[in-house]
Amino acid sequence: MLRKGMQMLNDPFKNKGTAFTIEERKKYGLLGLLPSCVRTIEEQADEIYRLYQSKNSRIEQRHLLMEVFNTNRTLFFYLMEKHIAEFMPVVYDPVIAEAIEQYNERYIKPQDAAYLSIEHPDLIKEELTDAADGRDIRLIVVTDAEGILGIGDWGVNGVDISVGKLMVYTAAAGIDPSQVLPVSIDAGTNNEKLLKSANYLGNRIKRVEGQPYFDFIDKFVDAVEGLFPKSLLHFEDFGRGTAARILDKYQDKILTFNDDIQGTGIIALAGVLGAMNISKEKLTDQTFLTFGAGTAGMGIAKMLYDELIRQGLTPEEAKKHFYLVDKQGLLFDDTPGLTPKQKPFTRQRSEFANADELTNLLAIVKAVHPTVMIGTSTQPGSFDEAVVKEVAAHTPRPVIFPLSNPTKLAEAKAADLLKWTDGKALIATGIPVKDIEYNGTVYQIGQANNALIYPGVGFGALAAEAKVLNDNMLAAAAHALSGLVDPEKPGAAVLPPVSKLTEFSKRVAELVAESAIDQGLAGDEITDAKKVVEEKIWKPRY
Ligand SMILES: NC(=O)c1ccc[n+]([C@@H]2O[C@H](COP(=O)([O-])OP(=O)(O)OC[C@H]3O[C@@H](n4cnc5c(N)ncnc54)[C@H](O)[C@@H]3O)[C@@H](O)[C@H]2O)c1
Ligand SMILES: O=C(O)C[C@H](O)C(=O)O
Ligand SMILES: [Mn+2]
Repeated sequence: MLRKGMQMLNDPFKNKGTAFTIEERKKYGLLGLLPSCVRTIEEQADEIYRLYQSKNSRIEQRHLLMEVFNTNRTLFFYLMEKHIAEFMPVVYDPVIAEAIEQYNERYIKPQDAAYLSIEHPDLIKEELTDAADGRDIRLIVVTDAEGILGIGDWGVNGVDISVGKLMVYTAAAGIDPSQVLPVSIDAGTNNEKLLKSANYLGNRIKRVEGQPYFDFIDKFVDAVEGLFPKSLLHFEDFGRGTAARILDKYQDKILTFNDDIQGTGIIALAGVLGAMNISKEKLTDQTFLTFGAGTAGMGIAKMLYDELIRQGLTPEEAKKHFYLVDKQGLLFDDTPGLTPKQKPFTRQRSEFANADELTNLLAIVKAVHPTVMIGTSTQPGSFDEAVVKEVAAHTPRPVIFPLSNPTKLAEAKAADLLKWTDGKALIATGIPVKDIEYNGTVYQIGQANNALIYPGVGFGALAAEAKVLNDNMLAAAAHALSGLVDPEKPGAAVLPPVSKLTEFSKRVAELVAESAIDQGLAGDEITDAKKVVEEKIWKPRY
């Protein structure tokens, strides 16, 4: 057994480090375990921030912040509160991608996550119970890491994405960090580099697929429902062949959410609505081209489609607004290898005289004239000058969102898009981009990353004790961000800035909670959305 004082210092949910007062040091057996000076949280935060600034790479900065996170959650989130826009790219995307790639080499602590192995379905309950360690878990982010951002299969290294997504939940929306549990499902990996690496910490087996895999997922979901019945189960970075199938199975039965499908869909719709505010065009007049029709691409198409229906189009009319492009080129109803989610949105070859030539993006753009082009393809640079100029030739304010993450995979750089369209493009990117000056105007670039929306969505659903998260609640979230940017300002962004993340996450949470209440899906006692959201916000204070 750890000594009482050591137990306190080793518990990141309770530890205050040098901020323990003399009284507390006496009470918790900490006398002699700390230097004599008692610090305030402000002083501790200032010291860490100075140290942070002295680090000369972002991965080292991340490492420092993770050390704080691992030892003292309150201090970590206090720092996040003060420096949210600066720290987000370091603790989250894009630097998190580097951390995942270097996970084995840099491994020090397991970060209070639950590690489940496909080799031991019989141990799921025990593993979750041990990892929760008696805490009242309300939110789980689980990954099997088959599709980490756009960087592929990273096996157990992917646990960082579960940890990172949960950090953003607390920093943005105020979920109590002691009520969250990151989960890694180690179902093997097809990443040859990991399989061959002496340092790899996960199961050194090929990814388990098919029925045994889905049986494991079912067992996992059952265990979560049994152990943590009031929790929201958030799925992150599963593969194209599993993410939608799992969501479809569970979304009407339990409180669950797929961030890559639904979170990305909401933020992309919010961004397109923001673009419409600026261009003064109608959503129902747009032609959408989705480049990369996988998990995220189809989540986005579905959210845009649902909005067109809400705006009065029939399903047949709405579908005519979409063109999906994937590896095969423009997707037709007879294209081989279509996924179940792609099938309803395919086109017919008879619509085009040159259908068989529509296998590259430039040819497709020439044939289709999209007004909104969204990239979730993991193909860097695919929105090149010729493609972008062709889009801009047929619409006054082309809406172009290169959303693939991390930075190295983006379909285009925002500065190039502005240059190639003479400042006309309405842009959102997956990763944060600094303001860009072009021809005397300063352009702010919106970040269409699901991190801007999922914290509010999840928190709202939890605050309302919602039974499920349904399309109406997602739509409420997509509309929550409108009106936060002045569309008349030259160079205005299509989405509000990350510096306001905490503010607008609260608004998203309130509207999602309200939707649950209005639909009769909230907990019995819950009637006032604003009140329950306010009451449940956790603040990083000692
Ligand atoms: N900004 C955000 O919030 C956000 C959210 C989710 C995903 N993403 C990004 O989107 C990308 C895709 O993620 P996903 O989860 O949908 O992965 P996915 O594997 O499910 O989908 C990627 C799709 O791109 C297709 N593709 C590959 N090469 C192509 C090519 N040359 N031309 C056209 N299509 C091609 C694949 O066949 C697949 O259908 C990733 O980079 C990810 O980081 C961004
Ligand atoms: O993690 C991100 O930055 C967004 C998204 O969930 C992704 O998979 O790229
Ligand atoms: Mn993701």
